[in-house]
Amino acid sequence: MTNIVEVAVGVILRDKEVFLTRRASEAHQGGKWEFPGGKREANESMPEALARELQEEVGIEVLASTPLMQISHDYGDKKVLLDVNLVVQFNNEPESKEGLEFRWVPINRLSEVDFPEANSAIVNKLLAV
Ligand SMILES: Nc1nc2c([nH]c(=O)n2[C@@H]2O[C@H](COP(=O)(O)OP(=O)(O)OP(=O)(O)O)[C@@H](O)[C@H]2O)c(=O)[nH]1
Ligand SMILES: [Mg+2]
Repeated sequence: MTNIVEVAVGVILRDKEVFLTRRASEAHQGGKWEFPGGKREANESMPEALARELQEEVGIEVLASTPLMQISHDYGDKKVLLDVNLVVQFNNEPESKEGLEFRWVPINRLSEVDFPEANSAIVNKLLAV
């Protein structure tokens, strides 16, 4: 299996805190905390996928985002390419439209959070900013 899943990921940032949701227990990497986002569909650009996923999952309208980094990771059962974007301007208060747990976490506490393996590069980058 050489198929790589492309994922648009949004780091929603406000007052040095980021917005996290908790993955459903039955999902890939279930029970771990994540930055909201999801798979790019064939007809979409990455920015379009980001806007759609953040609207669907957390109910915000992205007004401004900047690319942070791309991460390739092989989970063994799945290969992902995470396209990670800082979301600094948005409409509406983020929540989980899917009934998942969510919380705001200060950037300087991100190393304490139980994330999927691929996310350690994101955390390191955010801590360095
Ligand atoms: N959204 C998101 N996915 C991540 C992160 N880190 C990470 O390794 N992933 C992986 O990227 C993939 C993206 O998946 P997703 O499950 O959110 O995709 P989706 O929203 O389109 O879900 P669906 O499969 O229910 O349609 C999963 O395999 C997930 O484990 C992260 O911080 N946020
Ligand atoms: Mg998702």
